[in-house]
Parts: sequence; structure tokens; C-alpha cells
Amino acid sequence: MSGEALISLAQAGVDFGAVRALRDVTLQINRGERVALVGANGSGKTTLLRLLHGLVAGHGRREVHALEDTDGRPALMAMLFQRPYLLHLSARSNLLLALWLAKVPRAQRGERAAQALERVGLQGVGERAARALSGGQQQRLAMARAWAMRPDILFLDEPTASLDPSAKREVESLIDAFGADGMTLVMSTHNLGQVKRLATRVLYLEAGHVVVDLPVERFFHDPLPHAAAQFLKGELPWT
Ligand SMILES: Nc1ncnc2c1ncn2[C@@H]1O[C@H](COP(=O)(O)OP(=O)(O)OP(=O)(O)O)[C@@H](O)[C@H]1O
Repeated sequence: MSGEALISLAQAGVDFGAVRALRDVTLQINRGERVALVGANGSGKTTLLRLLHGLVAGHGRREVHALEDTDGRPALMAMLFQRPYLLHLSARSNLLLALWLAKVPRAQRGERAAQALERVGLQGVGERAARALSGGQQQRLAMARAWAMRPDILFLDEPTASLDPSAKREVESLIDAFGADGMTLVMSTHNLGQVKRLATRVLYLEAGHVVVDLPVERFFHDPLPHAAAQFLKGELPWT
């Protein structure tokens, strides 16, 4: 149900040796939200994505909630990285392999892979080598692979940072469409225009701490703490 809690963190943190990458994070990701994580380099955005996904061990409490409309199944998650990790196989075989790893029955894999390629507009290149596709196509293939898993939550770590403007637009419009389909999105980005276009809620991180957590329109209009305001004005490094 829209608005129900999917993941909660309470007093959560992550240390890498002596580096305190995240500290004292208490928040909830709710169904249907599109959350943007912003902040300077090293502020902890990627670590927060990884902690929410469960890819990194932290301290404090992390809870993945049972969904109301699925007999108590916990939310399914997928992650998209800045540079997609694709194997030296055809685009279609990359999808088939992911479906096999996800234990999708063999009889369904072909159809699911074809649907996923079509969903991202790559139906014409299924037999081409994945790594020979353009950067934008590779990212769309990674999105198809995530979509094929039918995740409730998609985490995206700077998904358009290494793309040219036209590929960026294509990937952005797919992210937007996934959100419109009801997928909950949590995305780190250095692109404030993208935040305006895609997000409903913004978390601003500073030195591993979530300093601002606001609906997107308030983030761009409310008075913010000093460093966050400087960041918005482009006076802090964020490229
Ligand atoms: N595997 C790791 N081992 C040691 N330190 C790490 C590791 N991953 C991240 N860090 C440190 O944790 C802090 C937060 O890093 P993180 O990558 O989460 O920041 P970020 O906001 O995503 O940065 P960027 O915008 O540059 O991607 C940084 O000081 C970083 O150097």
C-alpha cells in the first residue's frame, strides 16, 4: 500500500576501520517514495544506499518490513550502479543469467527477458554483445536486469553520472517511468536538476549524517542549515 514503511533504520551507522562513514541515521523509506540522496563527495550517500540494501554491515537497527498486500513477504530490492557490471555475453544472456540466479523457473525466463528488453527499448539488440553496446544502452540493460527481478525498491547510485546528455535523458525517463509504475526509488545524485525532476523527498548528508530530510519542494524553498544552503548554491564541491 502506498505510504507503508518498507525499510527502517534507527541510530544506524557504518564504520570502515577508523572512518565513520555514516552515523546516527534514523529514517524510514516508505512505499511509492522517490528519495534523492545528495551531499558533497564522501558525505556517505553510497554507504547509506548500501546499508539500506543490506550490502554493508552496520550498527544500530535495520528492519525490512513485511508488505501488507503480499502475505507478509518482505520488500524485494535491486541496485543499479553508476557503471553497470555486465558479463561478456549477449544482452539477452545477461538477463537470462540474472533470472537463473534469482531462481526464476526456466520456462518463464525467456519471456521475462524479452519483456525486460522491451521495457527499456532494447528489444532490437538482445543478441548483441552487452559490452559492445553504448554506455546509455548498457545502463538501460542494467535497468532491464533490475526490472526483470520485479523489485519493490530500486536503489540507484549516481545512475546517469557517466552518460552523455542524450543517454542521461533516456535513463532519467526510464527511472521516472519505473517510479510511475509504483517502484519505490532511492537514488544518489550530484545533479540537482535531476532531483527536481525525479524526487519527491530529499535527504542531504554531511559527514555521514542526514542533516536535512524534506519533501522536494521544501528542500528547494525552505531555509536550510548553512552548509546545505551553500551546497544548493553550488558553493560546496559536489561534482
Ligand atoms: N570500502 C570502504 N573502505 C574505507 N572507507 C570507505 C569505504 N567506502 C566508503 N568509505 C569512506 O566512507 C565515507 C563515505 O563514502 P561514500 O562513498 O558513502 O560517500 P559518497 O557521498 O557516496 O561520496 P561520492 O559522492 O564521492 O560518491 C568516505 O570518507 C569514504 O572514503
